Amino acid sequence: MILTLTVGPMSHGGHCVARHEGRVVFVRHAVPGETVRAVVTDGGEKARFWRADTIDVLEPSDHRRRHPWKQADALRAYNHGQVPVGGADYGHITDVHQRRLKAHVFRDTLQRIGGIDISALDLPELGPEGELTTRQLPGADASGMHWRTRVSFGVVEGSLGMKPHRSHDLIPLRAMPLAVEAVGASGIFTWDFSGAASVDVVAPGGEGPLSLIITTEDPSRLPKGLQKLAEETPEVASILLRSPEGQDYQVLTGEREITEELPVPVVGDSGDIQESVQLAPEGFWQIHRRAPEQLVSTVDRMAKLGTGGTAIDLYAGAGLFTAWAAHRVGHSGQVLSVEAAEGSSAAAERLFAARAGVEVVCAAAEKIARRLERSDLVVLDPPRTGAYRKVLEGIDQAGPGQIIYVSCDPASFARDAKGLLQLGWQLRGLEVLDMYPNTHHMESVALFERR
Ligand SMILES: C[S@@+](CC[C@H](N)C(=O)[O-])C[C@H]1O[C@@H](n2cnc3c(N)ncnc32)[C@H](O)[C@@H]1O
Repeated sequence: MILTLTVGPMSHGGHCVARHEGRVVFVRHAVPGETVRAVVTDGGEKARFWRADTIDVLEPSDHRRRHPWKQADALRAYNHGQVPVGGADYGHITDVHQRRLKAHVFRDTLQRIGGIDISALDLPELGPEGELTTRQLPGADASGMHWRTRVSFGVVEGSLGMKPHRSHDLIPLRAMPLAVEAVGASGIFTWDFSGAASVDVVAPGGEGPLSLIITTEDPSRLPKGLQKLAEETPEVASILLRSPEGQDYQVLTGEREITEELPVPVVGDSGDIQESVQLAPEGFWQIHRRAPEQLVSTVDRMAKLGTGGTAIDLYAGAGLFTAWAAHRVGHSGQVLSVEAAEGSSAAAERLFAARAGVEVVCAAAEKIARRLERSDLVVLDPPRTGAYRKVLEGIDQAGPGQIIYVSCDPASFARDAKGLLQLGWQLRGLEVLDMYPNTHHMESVALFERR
């Protein structure tokens, strides 16, 4: 069914809200205020709301532009009888307006879920009229391309592919322009990955050479020439073969680990300096090429942590914020680094082995939250699901002077911010960062202090 709709505001998740005969319709690939023709992709008489995708624009917004990635461009795709791949659902919007919409979505989500009215707060990061803005990362251009250092692909008839939104059907890709240049330059879009279920591509430091993690039920079904091809391709450093359950079969070529630069070096107790961390390519590392340094400098601006101080880094990964905290507290201070994934925690363990004042614990935050010791600062950077009440209560009991909450999801952040306010905290600082250009995603860094 095709509807003609005048769409309202952008909502969290990348769709504009419209109404058809009283029913809410979430419309993708539109810009607020536009009148579009949209195909219903998810509907039904009894459904509370429908989903639709824009196939044609009758009255365009001034903020619409030609999508810079052809295969993700809904208008071009539907015009050719195809569907767009997911992953760049804001690409049809000018970059300045993308950031404006993200600020609106963040503000509205915080109000709706968290009951927090940002404009009523005195936050140093707000504009002159109390408005929230989304900060562009340095080095970004208006096209918003070439920032992803990590990309996951499906495999369709041997080619790398991606799925359309809410679909299981893979579309073979000719390129993935959100990925850093090293991914396209490697030539992997012309490689034969028959026998693989998926391929994860990692470009350490945003430069490469690449690490490929190939997931397969049966390594013997992969093309025989893959190892030779990789060894003859200087842009590819390593290939790791894994089972769908995440077990290693073998390193087909290259090293098992990659190296990522740390924004702040780790100085061991005897003065040795480590400027990078060694981690497994499938372990967590921030996906925007400038994210590590930008997140650390944002946290650094907000925190009051000083020499001899104490800090806790929850959801610590391989130790990005732990390294920063260790630098701030110096050798007379203490930092606790908590991470649930064994591989990432082992990477942090190695990184801080020569720092007696840094303790690395491999545990779920909720399991140890009640046992956290008193500290000056808690940094938490949970996955998209957020931190939940138990962890917030544990942090509260540890009695820090400041909490810095790094989040990639406004909805779970809003829920947790509400929880912290109920525990007696107040929001004292807030930055929204455009860490995922051309997508509806955003990152936020928030500072809480005791009321
Ligand atoms: C968004 S990442 C942040 C990692 C790190 N702060 C960084 O910037 O590199 C979230 C991390 O939380 C870890 N994690 C997920 N659930 C967890 C839990 N319940 N307890 C502790 N860590 C968890 C993940 O393995 C991942 O490393």
